[in-house]
Order: sequence, then structure tokens, then C-alpha cells
Amino acid sequence: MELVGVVLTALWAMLPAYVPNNVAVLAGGGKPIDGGRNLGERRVLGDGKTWRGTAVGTAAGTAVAVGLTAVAPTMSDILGTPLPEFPLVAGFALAFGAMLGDIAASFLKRRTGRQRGAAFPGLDQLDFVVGALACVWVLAPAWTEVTFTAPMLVVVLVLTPLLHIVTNVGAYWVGLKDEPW
Ligand SMILES: CC(C)=CCC/C(C)=C/CC/C(C)=C/CC/C(C)=C/COC[C@@H](COP(=O)(O)O)OC/C=C(\C)CC/C=C(\C)CC/C=C(\C)CCC=C(C)C
Ligand SMILES: Nc1ccn([C@@H]2O[C@H](COP(=O)(O)OP(=O)(O)OP(=O)(O)O)[C@@H](O)[C@H]2O)c(=O)n1
Ligand SMILES: [Mg+2]
Repeated sequence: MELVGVVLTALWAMLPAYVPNNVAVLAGGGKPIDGGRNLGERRVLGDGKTWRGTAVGTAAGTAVAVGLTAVAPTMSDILGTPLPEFPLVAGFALAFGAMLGDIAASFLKRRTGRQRGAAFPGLDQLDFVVGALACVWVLAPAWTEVTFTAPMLVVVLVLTPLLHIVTNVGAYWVGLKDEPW
């Protein structure tokens, strides 16, 4: 498959993992997952990881996977490259795994003394990718092995940080996020 095809397929396959954190920013708030508890001196996760953001983000990412599956044959024809369909478990795993990766990153940030909202370059850009890929590999291993080729994984690891930076700076500019990362 030529490069354009690999890029299109990689972004398509990751879209159910890209949407949840965006939606959590838009829909989040309310009760924190850690219930306000500390581990040692610091919060377990912090007020930035909420039940509502996690649930709505996961639901939105799963819904995106269902929508992409419905239009995959048509879009494959239009774009001239075969685009994957998502079994429900794979769509859910990508979405929920993205949220879990972001939550795990907050756990690490608190353990390393970073306050809520502090940057952790590298981790911020890839936490949800690692979470999504690990979760889908565990919950839908056969689908994952067929769908994610090595070139696609390279494209995902290179392009996602760039997309994350552009999206977050955009969200900061329009006032949706308090920090541009
Ligand atoms: C389905 C519904 C209801 C909404 C979809 C919202 C939306 C804009 C989805 C885009 C998904 C997408 C293609 C994302 C790619 C980038 C990416 C990897 C994002 C990861 O999430 C970053 C998110 C939170 O990050 P954090 O948890 O690590 O802190 O960033 C915040 C994003 C938002 C609040 C969404 C809305 C953003 C804007 C309105 C900013 C405008 C965006 C731009 C100017 C540039 C967008 C460009 C590209 C190429 C995506
Ligand atoms: N599981 C999640 C993830 C995000 N959010 C919402 O999205 C905002 C931005 O997300 P993020 O940047 O990931 O969190 P931070 O507030 O920066 O906290 P942390 O330092 O722990 O990443 C959060 O403040 C919160 O309102 C949420 O409610 N639930
Ligand atoms: Mg943040």
C-alpha cells in the first residue's frame, strides 16, 4: 500500500481512540474518579479525571466506530483504499483504552509531583495511543493483528503527537482548554 493509503488507514483506524479525549474535555466535569482521595501527599488522579468525562468519551468513541463501520465500504471506494470496519468490541476497546491511557498518565503525573494541568511532554501526546492499542490488542487480538500493520503503527506514532499538539493549541485558542497541551 502506498504512503497515502497507509496514512488514511492509520488515521481511520485510530479515530475511535482520538475522539474520546476531545469529548471528555467538552463533556467532562463532576465527580472525580479518585473520589478526592490521596496516595501519600498527592491526589491519586486529580479533579481532571471524572466519571462523566470517561463515560461520555468512551460512548462517543464507540459511536464513532459504529458510524465509521457503516460508511467504510463507501469511503473505501471514494478514497481508493480499503478502510477497516470495527467489530463493536474493537470500537469500544479503542475508545475505553484511550481514556484508560489518559487516566494512567494522570496517575503518573501525580506520582512525579506534577499538579493537575501540568505538561508531561511525550506522555501527554501518546498516553491515549498506548492505552487504546493495548486495550484493543487484549480485547480483540485477531482483529488488531489483521488491521494494524507495522507501517500503520509507525504512522500512528509519528502523526498522533503532531495532531495532538495542533488540536490542543486550537482548543486553547478557542477557550475550550486551560492549557495549550
Ligand atoms: C464526535 C464529537 C461529538 C466531537 C468530536 C470532536 C472533535 C473535534 C474530534 C476530532 C478528533 C480528531 C481527529 C483528533 C485528532 C487529534 C488528537 C490526537 C486528539 C487527541 O485529543 C486531544 C484533546 C484532549 O487532549 P488531552 O486529554 O491529552 O489533554 O484535545 C482537546 C480537543 C478538543 C476540546 C476538541 C475540540 C477542539 C477544537 C475545537 C480545536 C480546533 C482544532 C483545530 C484548530 C485543529 C484540528 C486539526 C486537526 C488536524 C484535528
Ligand atoms: N477522563 C477524563 C478526562 C478529561 N476530563 C476533562 O477534560 C479536561 C482536560 O483533560 P486533561 O488535559 O486530560 O486533564 P487535566 O485537567 O489537564 O489533568 P491532568 O493533569 O491529570 O492530565 C479535564 O480537566 C476534565 O475537565 C474528564 O472530565 N474526564
Ligand atoms: Mg491536561
